[in-house]
Amino acid sequence: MGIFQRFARLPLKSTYIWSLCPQYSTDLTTVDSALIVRSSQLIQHRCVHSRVMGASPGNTGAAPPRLPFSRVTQEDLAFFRALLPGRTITDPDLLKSSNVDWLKTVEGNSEVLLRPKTTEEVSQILRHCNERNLAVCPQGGNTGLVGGSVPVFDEIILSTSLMSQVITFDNISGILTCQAGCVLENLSNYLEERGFIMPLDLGAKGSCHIGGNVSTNAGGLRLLRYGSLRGTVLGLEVVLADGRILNCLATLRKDNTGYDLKQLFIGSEGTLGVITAVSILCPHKPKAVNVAFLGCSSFQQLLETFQRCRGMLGEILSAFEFLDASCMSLLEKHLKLTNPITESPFYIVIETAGSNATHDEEKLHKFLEEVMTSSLVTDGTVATEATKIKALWSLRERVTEALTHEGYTYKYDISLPVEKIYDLVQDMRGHLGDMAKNVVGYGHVGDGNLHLNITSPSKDPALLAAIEPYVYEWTSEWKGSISAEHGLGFNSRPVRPCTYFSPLRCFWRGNGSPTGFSGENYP
Ligand SMILES: O=C(O)CC[C@@H](O)C(=O)O
Ligand SMILES: [Zn+2]
Repeated sequence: MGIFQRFARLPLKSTYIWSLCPQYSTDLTTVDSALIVRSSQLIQHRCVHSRVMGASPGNTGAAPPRLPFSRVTQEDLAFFRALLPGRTITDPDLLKSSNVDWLKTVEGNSEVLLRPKTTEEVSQILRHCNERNLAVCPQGGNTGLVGGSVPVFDEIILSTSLMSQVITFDNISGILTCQAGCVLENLSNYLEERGFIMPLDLGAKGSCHIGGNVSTNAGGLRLLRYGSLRGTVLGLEVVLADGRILNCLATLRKDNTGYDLKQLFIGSEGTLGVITAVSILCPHKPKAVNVAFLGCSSFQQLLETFQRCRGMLGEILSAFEFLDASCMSLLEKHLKLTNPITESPFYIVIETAGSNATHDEEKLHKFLEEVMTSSLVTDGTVATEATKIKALWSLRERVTEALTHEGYTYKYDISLPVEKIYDLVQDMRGHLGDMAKNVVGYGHVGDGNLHLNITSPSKDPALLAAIEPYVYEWTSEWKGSISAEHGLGFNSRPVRPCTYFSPLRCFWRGNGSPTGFSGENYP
């Protein structure tokens, strides 16, 4: 209630943002119109700038004008230098990597990179930028795949890279509170030493920041088991665009004292504020982990295997992922990875995580026996030892990397009813014919999340015109989502979600976790 009253006193200033993003406006105003407020710089970056960049558009090509923000002056720089001595970067060489996204498909022209260490510093930066009408681009590990993590024009980059402290960890409740710039893998290592794990894991773990993960509501490889960040994140600290600090850093499993404000910031991609700290519920480290890598001759058989797997492995199932034969060829060709089983049209990675090795292995072997004897699975291998587990996982985790060697990749992160996910890949292949070099499918079967990737030797407007809006219409017809876990960035620029989906669904696109346990950088 107190927090809500504070919001209610904020002046409403939604201005031009909402004319470009009417669907968000509608949603938010029904929640609390005052909350829309002066997050303008941030909101603008995400909803407008990242959709209209002129510098180097990703999937698309249009170049709308820069909006009327101020330019950074010597006085601004003096202010930043006094606040962040040695952490106000203006050297163009040092700025280069922060201006370009991981895929190297979009590039901004920021001339200032700020590296705060504390929430108070973030607050002072945003207060100053708000007063001076300077645009800001919050940035985590810059590993996002939708072109949302880098500036579009000359926005100031606010990096969370020096906000990397663990604040507290309670080894009874398993609740971790840390700064937003903690690298996911560092948190995992920290927790593993204490007998816990992070509830999320993704290929970019070595670089992505937890603040970016939360702000994009990243999904990843463990969602099937622990649910989405909407369930595991217990509290957030956020700095609003005018510099005010919103402390919702609760560490409670249960709290029904009113609206769950932190949910507004999970998945809102930096548009409403900069996440500066996160409290997250962490599961115990499983005592026994097994990974099975299996081959299937059809997607139908893969789905049948999934059903049997859920039924037979039950509570120990922690991941069910897939890749198709084209992905495997790219892994072999570009990364020199070896397929450990006989060639198949589809491959599955199944992970079990439990507390009793004998029990888990017995269950897994019964399941494997069943799917092999019923010919659902044609071949397979199982790993229980850490290095072999890692090797099997890299066949799934490194597909994105393998694709980067193919030229330009058009990426689509689609949620669909699970039985439809591979139909889209096949239909797209038929639709594009020879136009594309590769049309590949992989992803999170357990979450109904397909990563459809289409490559061509270089950027190809004719190919793009054949892919879009076909892919969106196809997805819409099956009531899917065009951003399952990666968020919306510059590469999804021409898509107005409200055209394809109801505004409400679009805004609240994640779901709470049914288990109570529940994507990177600031896109
Ligand atoms: O590159 C992609 O399209 C997907 C990346 C990531 O979400 C994954 O699941 O591997
Ligand atoms: Zn994914």
